[in-house]
Amino acid sequence: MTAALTTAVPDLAALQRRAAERAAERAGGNDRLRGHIVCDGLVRIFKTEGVEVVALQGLDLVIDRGELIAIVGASGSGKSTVLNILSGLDVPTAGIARVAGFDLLTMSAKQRLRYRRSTVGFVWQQTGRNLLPYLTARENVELPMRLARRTSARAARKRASELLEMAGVGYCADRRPGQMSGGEQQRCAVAVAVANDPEVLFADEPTGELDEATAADVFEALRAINAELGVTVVVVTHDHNVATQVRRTVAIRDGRTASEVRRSARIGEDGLEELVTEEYAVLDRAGRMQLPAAFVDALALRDRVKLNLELDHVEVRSGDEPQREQL
Ligand SMILES: Nc1ncnc2c1ncn2[C@@H]1O[C@H](COP(=O)(O)OP(=O)(O)OP(=O)(O)O)[C@@H](O)[C@H]1O
Repeated sequence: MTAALTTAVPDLAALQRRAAERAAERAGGNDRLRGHIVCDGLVRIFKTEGVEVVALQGLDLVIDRGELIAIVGASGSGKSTVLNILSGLDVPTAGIARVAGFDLLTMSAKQRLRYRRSTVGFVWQQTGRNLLPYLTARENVELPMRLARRTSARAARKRASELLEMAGVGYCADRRPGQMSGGEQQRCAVAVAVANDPEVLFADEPTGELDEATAADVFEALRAINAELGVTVVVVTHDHNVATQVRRTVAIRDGRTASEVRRSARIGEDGLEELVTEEYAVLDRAGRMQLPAAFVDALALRDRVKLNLELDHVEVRSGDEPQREQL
């Protein structure tokens, strides 16, 4: 009897598997969660001295393999929190966070280390954090390969030269960081970050300390690396201008995905290729979306709004409009 009862109780792994299946069902099936990077209903609550700060309140994000995407948001919107979670530095409070098949909520310390060493690469805002000052650009790119001991010294040297060329700074191979401009250092940092062939490259404000023209060069390097190596690239920044540098920009507001800007090329009436930029609000699986702050302000919307379903769109009106006369 006791034995029968014991076997009837599912073990922890089975419970976790079931919870994940249920979460996938709720999220609209496994298909929706098939991206290379998936955040679904991601929550991160910080507790300090009895005060709770909800940094992420149900963030949804799906990024396909090989995409180059920017995540933008004002200070305090939750960008660093997302990046810390995705890069394996921090663990979310609830929800789903998966990168390249790794479940960032449940992975062991050993898996976390492996994930950080071999699956992801980083470019930080501070150039000093990316490069060692006493090594040349080529030696900086060779170093991670030598530490990983997966390639011969000769192969590492060859790959370092190729990656620097790809990032547009082949001419800096024999220079130390002090002999390069800020933009050149960041392009070199991109080459260092992909030295060990990671699946995903995270860049935290990589152009934060650069002027616009130099920042464009760094994005050029990120695009080249993305196209040549097929690595998924996620850039996190407060600068909305990056929308012109990438195909997809996701905006975060108050710890949630608020809107998305997509750029695509089409042939215009004059027969020339033109870039089209379209902005979308993000609708979560419960049907929630955020109205852009500018729209809310323009119509002084607050507390409640009236929704009308039209043939091909939904109308949103102020809920404070004078009541129509009752018939
Ligand atoms: N370790 C922490 N303890 C307590 N609160 C935190 C912690 N880290 C972040 N927060 C809070 O969570 C919210 C989101 O912070 P986060 O750093 O992710 O925003 P951000 O968009 O990266 O801002 P910034 O661009 O200024 O770095 C903020 O209200 C912040 O104060």
